[in-house]
Amino acid sequence: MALKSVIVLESTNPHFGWNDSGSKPSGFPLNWINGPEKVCKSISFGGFSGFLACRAIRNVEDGNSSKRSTKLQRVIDETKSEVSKRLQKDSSSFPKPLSVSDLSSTADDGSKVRISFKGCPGSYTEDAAFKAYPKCETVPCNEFEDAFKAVELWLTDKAVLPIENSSSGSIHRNYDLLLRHRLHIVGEVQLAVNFCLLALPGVRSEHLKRVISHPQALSLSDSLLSKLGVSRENVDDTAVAAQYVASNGLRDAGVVASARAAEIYGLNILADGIQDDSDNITRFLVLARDPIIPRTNKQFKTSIVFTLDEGPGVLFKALAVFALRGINLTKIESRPQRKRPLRVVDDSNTGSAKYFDYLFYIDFEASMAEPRAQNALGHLQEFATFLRILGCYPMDTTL
Ligand SMILES: O=C(O)C(=O)C[C@]1(C(=O)O)C=C[C@@H](O)C=C1
Repeated sequence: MALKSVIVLESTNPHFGWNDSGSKPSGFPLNWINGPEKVCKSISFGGFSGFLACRAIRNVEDGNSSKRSTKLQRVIDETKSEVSKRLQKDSSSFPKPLSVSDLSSTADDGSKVRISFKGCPGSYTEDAAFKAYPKCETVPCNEFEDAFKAVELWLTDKAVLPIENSSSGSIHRNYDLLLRHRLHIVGEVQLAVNFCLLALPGVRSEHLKRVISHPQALSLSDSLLSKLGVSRENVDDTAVAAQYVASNGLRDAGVVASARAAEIYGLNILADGIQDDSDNITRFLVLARDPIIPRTNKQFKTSIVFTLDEGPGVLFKALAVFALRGINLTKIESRPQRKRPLRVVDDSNTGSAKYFDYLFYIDFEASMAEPRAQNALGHLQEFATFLRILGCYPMDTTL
């Protein structure tokens, strides 16, 4: 009779029907739980069932098993005692165990960190990287996707990317990339974005026929650009525009970019703070290959993505899991499921109805080290058709 291994998955949440005997895991996601025969790590961030803990791997025998179990148990006990004796003897030659502080190889100022970002030196995204890690080494990339890949291929340690702006809203492409890649959100940066009008030395604003920049920077500086009566030309990022005007000696073209870009590319600042909304804030995410350990000693945020079945009130029910536990939501975003855009629902009276199928992204103000957050996700997991934790990270409370 063959031995079968069964992985028993149980929720860390006692309220939702799973067996909760024995030691309940405390600090998701770093639970290491002793099962009868093995120690197994909890399924962590990035896994579909983020908050499920692998409680035990049991041996299941077909048919009459009690004699065999006793014998098996004796062999296990003898082996354990043998291993334990050997461990005690050899322990002096072991390397020092790793501690949490050993795992963070980066200094506080980020002097050892390499950060990939989309754009050129002098862009606002690079500003965000410097805000998070003042002495980091930045690695410019052509596309957002390249910044993700650089981390995945160990060319850089982290990536920084813009995710939303207070005036123009979400950067949808980056929500889609978060799902397509397996990086973890380990931080956020809120940056007050101050747009400047730049030009070559000696050029005055009345000489300008066109202004070049990132489309968002052009549209958020609409009042001044309309007053100047210039045409607008889009490029991929604000610093690329500054580099282009400087390197081609364009005297009829201005640029909307940062004061740092002016300094790097030798341009003059013709006007400062030209954004229509004086409070123009962009929120950036910091991504890494590994998640960070959620804590409760400072304010943490958690980002998730999930899908739901069709039906009245399903989103209401999903949001209620947070409301019921007093957890504040800071962001909700929905994106179409690109690979499965339409859901066909059979309706006998009217034929087959077709609905768009959505992914829901939510940020909430709680750490995964808090039971209320674990319980909320345990509850959501009961009816979500897909759930992934994108990251749990300290909130940026400075501006
Ligand atoms: O163009 C830049 O400088 C960027 O860093 C990109 C970006 C963006 O993509 O949203 C970042 C922040 C600013 O609000 C405008 C543009």
